[in-house]
Amino acid sequence: MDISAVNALSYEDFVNIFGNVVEKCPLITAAVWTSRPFISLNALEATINEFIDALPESGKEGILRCHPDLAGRDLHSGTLTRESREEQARAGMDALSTAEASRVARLNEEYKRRFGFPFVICARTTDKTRILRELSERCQNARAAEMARGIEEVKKICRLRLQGLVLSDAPNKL
Ligand SMILES: NC(=O)N[C@H]1NC(=O)NC1=O
Repeated sequence: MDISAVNALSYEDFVNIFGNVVEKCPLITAAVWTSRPFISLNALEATINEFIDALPESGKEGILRCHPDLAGRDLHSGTLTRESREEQARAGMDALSTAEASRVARLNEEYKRRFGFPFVICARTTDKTRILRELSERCQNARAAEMARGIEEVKKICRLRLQGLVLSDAPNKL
């Protein structure tokens, strides 16, 4: 799919295809459709990022709260979104040892208790060892720093999801 095909989409199709580039936040996709035509994939990404940046803190917290825990309840019950399942599997979150799994569960809970939103990291650009280390280190950060960091990770996840949809040659994307 090239950018002119993206620009030609009805809002229904646009939301169907791109609705989960920010996890469980199709409202963002539906909102940025207004800004067509996009001159490039980067322009579409920039528009999404600007929308996120313009949200009040409560909106940014809401985005973070739409993310499932890494190796959490949704992974175990098979209720992750397709994108999230693939990302978590790539980082080895579906194949933790018992000790690793209980460490991640404990740290996820500690993080959420401290900040009121989940630990978010772009799983595709890291690995299990780094996730475990960052989860532990980032629990020590100030809340504002973690809000900002979490949103940066959301944007990285979004970029890779967009690239997967627009740049892949998969035939059933339109
Ligand atoms: N909590 C969290 O980071 N979740 C995720 N990260 C990612 O790359 N995909 C996710 O679902």
